[in-house]
Amino acid sequence: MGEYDIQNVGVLGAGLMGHGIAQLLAVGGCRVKLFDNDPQVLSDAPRRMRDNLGVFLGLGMITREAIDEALGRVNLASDLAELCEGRDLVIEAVSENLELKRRVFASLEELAAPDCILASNTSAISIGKIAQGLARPGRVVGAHFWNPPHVVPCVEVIRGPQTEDAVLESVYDLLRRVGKRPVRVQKDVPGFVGNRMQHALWREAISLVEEGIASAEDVDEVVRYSFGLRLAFLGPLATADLAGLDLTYDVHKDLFPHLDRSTEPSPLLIRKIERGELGAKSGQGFHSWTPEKLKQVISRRDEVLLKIVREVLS
Ligand SMILES: NC(=O)c1ccc[n+]([C@@H]2O[C@H](COP(=O)([O-])OP(=O)(O)OC[C@H]3O[C@@H](n4cnc5c(N)ncnc54)[C@H](O)[C@@H]3O)[C@@H](O)[C@H]2O)c1
Repeated sequence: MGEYDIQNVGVLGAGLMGHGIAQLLAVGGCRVKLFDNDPQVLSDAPRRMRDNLGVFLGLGMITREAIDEALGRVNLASDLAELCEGRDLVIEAVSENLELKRRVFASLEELAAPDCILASNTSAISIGKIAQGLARPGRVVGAHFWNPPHVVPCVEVIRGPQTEDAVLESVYDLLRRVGKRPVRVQKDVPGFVGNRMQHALWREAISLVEEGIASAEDVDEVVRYSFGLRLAFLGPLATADLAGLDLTYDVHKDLFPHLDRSTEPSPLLIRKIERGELGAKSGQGFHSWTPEKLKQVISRRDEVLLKIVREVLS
């Protein structure tokens, strides 16, 4: 068990991740303060949270009263000092830039109470680098939520080189208490656990398209309608156990020499970027997108994910 009793949380950054993190903590019973240095983003956050919670309401996963109570536990701070006041934990969710995060953590160290835990939601920056130069790097920990954070249960709690045990365990305990499925990542490695596996899959998927083995549509279909369905219930290692480790060994022996092992981004990806094909935001990536299609896919994604989450966590 962690030694810190975390009830009052600050969330720094109210963008895509920050507003969702604030929301899930408030629903879980924490008193939350939220701050963003973009006043428009900050003032829009309560509406975004209410919209998100409307999907939960539609699926019978929360009541109207619980939504009002949860949103009543969220306060918008007018600056960083106000955000830090009286907090047991501050979760940083500002833009992904090391210099920015270092500056922000230096300010948090000055403004937050000495025993306030400081967590970063970074996707890829080393926790050790973020904590470098701080007087007490032991209170810095990674808390990598997945998008959308109020829907996806997993949070990777990452031990930086100097993270104290009680800090890691207290954040882990808090996340369990608010209904998340945290895991401990014991080494501060690039990509932590989830993104290492996810991008190993993306590298192979892009390579299959580049080699003309299957179209982008068909590669995505294979994942969605075969092993992707199973992954929400059985992880890859449990699946290997069911298949038999001897069979797994035989497959790896024959297959590994043929898999993409490149250490650079794919030339196909680079060509697409050079052509301005940046994905949904530019209308073309591996698939074609319109603003309507994007909106529909995101709203359907969240609804389907929530139904899966409800089933898997029941
Ligand atoms: N988007 C994802 O899928 C995802 C998933 C997991 C983790 N993350 C990580 O979460 C963090 C935030 O990502 P996001 O997608 O929410 O980005 P975002 O751009 O939507 O939000 C970042 C917010 O930080 C604010 N900000 C920047 N500097 C600030 C400062 N000094 N003080 C206060 N606010 C400041 C910006 O105004 C912006 O609203 C990043 O580190 C990112 O890598 C993102």
